[in-house]
Amino acid sequence: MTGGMPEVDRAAASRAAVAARRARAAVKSAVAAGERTALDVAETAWRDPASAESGLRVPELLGSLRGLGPARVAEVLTLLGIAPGKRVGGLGRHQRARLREWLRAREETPGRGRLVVLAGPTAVGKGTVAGYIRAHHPDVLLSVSATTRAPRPGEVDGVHYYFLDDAGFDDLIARDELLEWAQVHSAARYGTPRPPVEAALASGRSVLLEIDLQGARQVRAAMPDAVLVFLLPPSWEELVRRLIGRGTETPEEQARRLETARVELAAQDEFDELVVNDDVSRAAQEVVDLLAVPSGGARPSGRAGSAR
Ligand SMILES: Nc1ncnc2c1ncn2[C@@H]1O[C@H](COP(=O)(O)OP(=O)(O)OP(=O)(O)O)[C@@H](O)[C@H]1O
Ligand SMILES: Nc1nc2c(ncn2[C@@H]2O[C@H](COP(=O)(O)O)[C@@H](O)[C@H]2O)c(=O)[nH]1
Repeated sequence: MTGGMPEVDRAAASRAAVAARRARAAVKSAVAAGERTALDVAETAWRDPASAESGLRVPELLGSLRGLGPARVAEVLTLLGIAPGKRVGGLGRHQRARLREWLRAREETPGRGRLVVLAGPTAVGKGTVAGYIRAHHPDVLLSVSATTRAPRPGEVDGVHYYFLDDAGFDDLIARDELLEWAQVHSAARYGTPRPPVEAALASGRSVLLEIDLQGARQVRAAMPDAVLVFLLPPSWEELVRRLIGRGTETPEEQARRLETARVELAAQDEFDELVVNDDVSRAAQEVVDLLAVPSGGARPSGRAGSAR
């Protein structure tokens, strides 16, 4: 006997702890697989304090939801006034009410499309992945941005971008018609026209924005339900190869873009999902999975295939 507890009791306690851990993992998997809603798990926890649901920590429950990466989970906890170590069953009355309301609001947005932001360093393949989605998933609206940069050979006004002069872009800002906008790579201005995005979401159509880090941050602030995806290159060397291989920028512009790329890569933890673009169709499929409107707010899979 050690520490005052008989050996046989210690063994039983250890077996019980393992069983409880497994039961909690099963609950998380069921939420992640869309077999149970997080709200159902929370209600079970509050009905039965001895249940596995009750022993689940709140960040574990939230982290099982689609599109909620660690950064987003931390934000939601702050919003709800819940400490990260809290178990679902250990929440006070007001915390339960706030979590219930938040989960309900997330689950009850009937018919609303999902907004996904695709960001990542220059030449990682955002445009290529977005183009693949446009070609294979016409149900998704790929937002067409406005920009003050000049068209590249082959780029079509209204398809790849709305190409505007400075006065035209200023006018969009003055009329509050941009959901977000930024000056990118210290060069041109780019922005997302708001009306098509709002109309599509209201009609139940999911929307993909392919924008830079500054724009992604603005969308997060304006539309907290948006899922932020960061596209990663297989390596830095491959990123440089892709940028040079594309051959659309001067060496000076390439250097400027690579400077921005370092800043953007350092911000990847702000994103809900990381996707590695080593294969265009696979990376596109991961993004498409995130665009699917969930039934009951649960994510169909975990981070399988993503970089986390
Ligand atoms: N998975 C991939 N494997 C190999 N090459 C790729 C892959 N994805 C994209 N590329 C190539 O990388 C280059 C850059 O891609 P793309 O223009 O789509 O990048 P981007 O992220 O949109 O860049 P920017 O932010 O500078 O506009 C292109 O030449 C494209 O064909
Ligand atoms: N903030 C925004 N960034 C945007 C938007 N549309 C595109 N972009 C980003 O700009 C750079 C450069 O694009 P390129 O076509 O000149 O290579 C790239 O990171 C895009 O994602 C937008 O509407 N808002």
